Amino acid sequence: MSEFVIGIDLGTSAVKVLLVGRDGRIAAEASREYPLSSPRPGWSEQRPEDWVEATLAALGELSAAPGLPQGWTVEGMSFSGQMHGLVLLGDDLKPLRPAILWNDTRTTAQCREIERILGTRLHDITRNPALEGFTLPKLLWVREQEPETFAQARVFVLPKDYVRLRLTGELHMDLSDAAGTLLLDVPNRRWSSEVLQALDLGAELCPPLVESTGQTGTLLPELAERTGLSGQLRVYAGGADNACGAIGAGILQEGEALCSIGTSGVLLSYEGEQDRDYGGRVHFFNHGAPGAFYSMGVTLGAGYSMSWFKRVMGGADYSELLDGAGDVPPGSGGLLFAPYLAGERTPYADADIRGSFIGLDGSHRREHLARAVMEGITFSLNDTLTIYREAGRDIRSIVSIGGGAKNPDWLQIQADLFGLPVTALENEQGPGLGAAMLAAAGSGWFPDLASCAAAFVRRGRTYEPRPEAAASYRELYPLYRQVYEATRSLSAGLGRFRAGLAQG
Ligand SMILES: Nc1ncnc2c1ncn2[C@@H]1O[C@H](COP(=O)(O)OP(=O)(O)O)[C@@H](O)[C@H]1O
Ligand SMILES: O=C(CO)[C@@H](O)[C@H](O)COP(=O)(O)O
Repeated sequence: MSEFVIGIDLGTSAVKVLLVGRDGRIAAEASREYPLSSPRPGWSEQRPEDWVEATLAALGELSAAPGLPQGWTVEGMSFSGQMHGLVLLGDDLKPLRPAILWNDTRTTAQCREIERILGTRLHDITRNPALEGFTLPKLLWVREQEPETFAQARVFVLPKDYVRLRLTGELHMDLSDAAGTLLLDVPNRRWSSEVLQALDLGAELCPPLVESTGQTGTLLPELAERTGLSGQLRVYAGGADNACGAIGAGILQEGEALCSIGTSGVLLSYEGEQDRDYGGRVHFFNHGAPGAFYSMGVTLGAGYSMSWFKRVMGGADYSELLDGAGDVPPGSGGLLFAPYLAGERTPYADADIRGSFIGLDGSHRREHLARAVMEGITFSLNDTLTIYREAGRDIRSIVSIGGGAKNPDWLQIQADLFGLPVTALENEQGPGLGAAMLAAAGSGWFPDLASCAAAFVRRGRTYEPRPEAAASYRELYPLYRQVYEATRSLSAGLGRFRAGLAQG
């Protein structure tokens, strides 16, 4: 009998589902895209119903995949989800408005209000600063700007929790995702009554908390029939996409770090101790591995900048777009790119800063620009590595996943620029594999996630830093660091001219 688990990765642009065997091999996969709407500059919304329909369609395709063995069964299913998005539900547990996503930056005023009211207690309790992307400021925005909607709100959930609710009929949120709401007492792993009371929010707005490997019901019979999956299919809570990315890359002990380039980019470090303090300069969240934590810095426009570059260059595929960029020496012929196309989070927490190419020369060709985009995104991730180094954190190697790991030249740039060995995964599946691992551990296939990782995660080639290139990047990085301050007031001055832009 062939047994599988399913990992569902509810991303920003698409949902991807994986059918994974006991040996960690992918037997089938399917995905469905959904739209993102930006009714005003800086706003970013999606329809929760689109996630549900896309997930069901992808699951239907998965179960009908050709070549699956006779008598195959699914032991469990779990989720990875884009973080922070506010899904506000009424009494009937239906969404009251479109979800406000992680990359929506409308809530600067609410962040300042949270800081004013909570002061240093915010960091003491939640271990994080008030940032536009997090969920709490979005809740306050709806209360202020759409009071009739807020008055009908019974509870809020995060994107993957809503899909799970619709698949099982059960309401839950896992700790790793709850950590990104700014309402969780992160070290003590419970909703913070102090934060809720200070902001005059009712505790009933927060759903019941569970571990990422906790069972959260079974697939509803009518959906089992619709998707071709068995009824009684056990569903496990799942985790935040970055926690699942870490699990899927085997980042499960001290000293291990991850570079993940999706729409956003993340540099993440496993944290075994709850007390490690970076003074709020990086995020500090609960891991999907019970009792553990991770810290990370976020580049808002990582893969997003690369997709933008591909679009403006006429939509060639990535291999064509980046062809020849590996032959351009570090520094891209005197060209710097700052990837602040959607504002920035780490290290600047600035929703208004915008991107730039600095140093354009008449001799630059497409491959110089392409390399500068890869370098600029990597410089921004290096800002987080610099915070770790300044805090005395000893990071010795990095596992790289996501779009940035699909291109060997980009992997070499990462190794040279970080000055560390960078390892790619064989047949990398991103956070979806982490979600499948949560289902595998939840189902009892393995005693813990580390033993599951030993069976599922296959590390591939390691790129070593080349001394000469690394020396060039050490010289270039202080120049990149100047770009933010040098373009800040320019970005602010240009702000009102962006107001009428149709959003990409
Ligand atoms: N072959 C490639 N080379 C370079 N960048 C790529 C490649 N493929 C995808 N990308 C970039 O990586 C990102 C892919 O991220 P993905 O993990 O699919 O996104 P998300 O989960 O955020 O929706 C895209 O934004 C794209 O710009
Ligand atoms: O906001 C964050 C993390 O704090 C993002 O990482 C989101 O969780 C969405 O990620 P991707 O769509 O880039 O995977």
